[in-house]
Parts: sequence; C-alpha cells; structure tokens
Amino acid sequence: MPTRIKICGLTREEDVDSTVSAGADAIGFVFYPPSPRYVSAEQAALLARRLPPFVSAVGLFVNAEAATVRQILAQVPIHLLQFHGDEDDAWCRQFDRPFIKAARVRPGMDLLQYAAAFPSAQGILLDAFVEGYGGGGAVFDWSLIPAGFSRPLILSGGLDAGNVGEAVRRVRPAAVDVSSGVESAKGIKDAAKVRAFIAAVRGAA
Ligand SMILES: O=C(O)c1ccccc1N[C@@H]1O[C@H](COP(=O)(O)O)[C@@H](O)[C@H]1O
Repeated sequence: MPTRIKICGLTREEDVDSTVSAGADAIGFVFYPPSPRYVSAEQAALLARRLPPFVSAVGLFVNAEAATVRQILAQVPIHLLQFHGDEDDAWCRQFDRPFIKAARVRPGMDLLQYAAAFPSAQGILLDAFVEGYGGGGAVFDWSLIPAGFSRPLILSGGLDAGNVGEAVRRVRPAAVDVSSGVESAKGIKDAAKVRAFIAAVRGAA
C-alpha cells in the first residue's frame, strides 16, 4: 500500500490547486485560531470546493468546543477529523465522523498506552512535542516508536523533502503529514517544495 500523503495548513485557493496537481491524497484545514494557518469555516468551504473526488479534506482542531466542531462540520465538507490537543476518545467520537488522534511525542512517553486510549481512532498521528501544539517544524526521535506499534501510523513533525524518504524507509508509516516543511511562509505553501516532498515519498516507497 503506497504511503498516503497529507499536506496541512492550506489557506489559499492556488495552494489547493497546486497541491492537488502534485498528487497529495489529503489536505488539512487548521481550525485552531492561534495558528498562523487558521482558516475560517467560510474560507475552508471555498477551498474544499476545489477538491476533486478522492482527495480528502481533513479538519484539524485543538481543544475546541464541541459546538464549534459541529458548526464547522455543517459548513465544510470534511472527510476526516484530526484532533491535536488533549481530547479523549469519547469526546473525539461524538461527531460520528472518522478521526485521527495526534500524540505529541517526547522521551519517556508510552506510545502503546497512548494508542490504546483511542480505540475509536482510524489512526494515530505522531508529532514532535512543541509548545503551541503543532506545526512547529520539529522532528522527534523516530526510535521512540515502539516496534509493536500496530495501529495505522501517520508520521509528522518537521518532515520535508530532505528527510521524508529516510522517514518512510525507517518508520514505514501508513501516511505522512507535513506543514512547515513545504512552506515559503507560514500558511503559504511552496508548490516546488510540495512537489519535491511528494516525489521523495513516492521514491522511498
Ligand atoms: O499547522 C499548524 O499550525 C498546527 C497547529 C496546531 C496543531 C497542529 C498543527 N499542525 C500539525 O502539526 C504537525 C507537524 O507540522 P510540521 O510539519 O512540523 O509543521 C502536522 O501534523 C500538522 O498537521
């Protein structure tokens, strides 16, 4: 199964078009107001309308109010939810929508126990622990991933065209997710970097 590729934090129509043309499987919208990549529901709906069939829209939330998530789901055609904060399994599954749960990885963390606490998640996204919850461009030590990690794994945290090939070969994730590593400025995707990232993933598989 080829490694799936999500490009996160899109804010502009031209970035959606170039990311889709480059061959991404999914794009992410950040509904976390402190993020420089934050998009309103109205803007996300506009961007999501540009997606062709079989390219997914992912909605990213960090410790949001349930009512906020529901309101955005009513306005934006979101296929998958990504919870990147301190949410628990029961809270995440209340929306009857497939979701992935992010773990902010740091030394000493029991990732098997963390994954077991989210039985309803479609997969577990492993990101580096950074202040501000995510999108920080920091890589974590991939050797912290236990050999017995059996859940679909989405690898993220400081990936770019230069390191994602090695990441795919070493970790064998189901999917990779990137934000900072394919940007020219925060929230502005660089089409050449996106193409290079996707080529590196495909070349490693
Ligand atoms: O992208 C953001 O601004 C963001 C904000 C809050 C939580 C998560 C966020 N993005 C996610 O963070 C990881 C790592 O991103 P990066 O490649 O290191 O910049 C990724 O899963 C993004 O989806």
